[in-house]
Amino acid sequence: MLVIDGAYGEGGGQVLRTSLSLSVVTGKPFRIVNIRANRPKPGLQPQHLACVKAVAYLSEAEVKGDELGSQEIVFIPKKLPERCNYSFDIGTAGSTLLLFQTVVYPLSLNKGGEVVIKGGTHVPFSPCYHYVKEVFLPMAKLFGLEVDLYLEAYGFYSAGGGKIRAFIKPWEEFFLPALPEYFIPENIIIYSVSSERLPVHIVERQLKGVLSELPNCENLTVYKERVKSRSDGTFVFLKALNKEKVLYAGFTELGKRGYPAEEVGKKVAREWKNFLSTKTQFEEHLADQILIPISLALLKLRSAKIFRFSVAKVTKHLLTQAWLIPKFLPELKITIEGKEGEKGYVNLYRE
Ligand SMILES: Nc1ncnc2c1ncn2[C@@H]1O[C@H](COP(=O)(O)OP(=O)(O)OP(=O)(O)O)[C@@H](O)[C@H]1O
Repeated sequence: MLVIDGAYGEGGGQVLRTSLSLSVVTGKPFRIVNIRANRPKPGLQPQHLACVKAVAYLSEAEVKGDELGSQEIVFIPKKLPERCNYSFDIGTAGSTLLLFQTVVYPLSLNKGGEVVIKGGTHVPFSPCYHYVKEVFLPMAKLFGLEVDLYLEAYGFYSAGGGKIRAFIKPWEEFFLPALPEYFIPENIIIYSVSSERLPVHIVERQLKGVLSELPNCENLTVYKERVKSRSDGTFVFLKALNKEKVLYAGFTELGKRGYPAEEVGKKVAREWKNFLSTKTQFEEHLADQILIPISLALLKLRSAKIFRFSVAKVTKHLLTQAWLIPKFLPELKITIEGKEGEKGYVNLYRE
């Protein structure tokens, strides 16, 4: 049985989630030790336990150690997902999007399905709904993965109460697209959103902050929205599409008490400008998340043997994924050129 060290690299929930997904996809059982060893509260927290239970449910897996706080589990998948409809409730503001990214590969590589997930939709340390809908999924579609994703309720920290619905299509065709050399923007969309519970001026001030950092920016569209939610919450999301309409990039900043709304907006705009200055293809968060769809496409598409992309910043999350994915998919080799924290290149090879 594969033994995975959950303390490797970033040492967070990602090692567990990627292992769960790829275990069902490949039918390989695994044991993971030191789960989230590098986090202040190690072991399974509600979001991670919900991922274990969800993937166990869809693969009728035998699981040992699936309890809150557990730092070790054994996971033995028994079946491929058979049902068409699934509903999961994290029970806290834990990220619905991270749970979605865990179940999407086992489901898409079989019959697809409709999945409803309740929990957080715009919460710290995770991709928010807008990022997954507007950046991750359009990018994943380039490799053949197709999902229609909808937001039915916003869920902010700490009460959660959010809901997403995904229609996952069976992933039958695999592609490895030719990508433009680096990101030259065609247009930008900015979302400034806050809970209705907060004063009206927040969305305006967030927007003012973004725009102050982007003078003379052309092809810019702005959406302002105040939304129903159980907890106070605000965010700015900037999405960019490149000239050839192939690459997407996204930047999110969540507001919180004591963090001036203008600064929330400025932070997003600065991240976007930093990304552009690197002259790369993918921003840092996309790189670690898109590595699974690229790996699966490269394995299935027998005509290609290599795929390479550039990334604005080599992160621990990316290094961790590059180490972990080939453990489940040993035909693949993934190498990273560049130092952590700097611009780099990712090479995937199929042997
Ligand atoms: N602002 C952001 N935009 C898009 N994706 C993000 C953003 N922040 C974090 N992510 C992604 O969220 C994922 C978080 O993985 P991590 O292992 O830290 O998960 P976790 O389960 O939340 O961890 P933890 O163990 O810290 O509780 C990574 O894929 C990372 O790229």
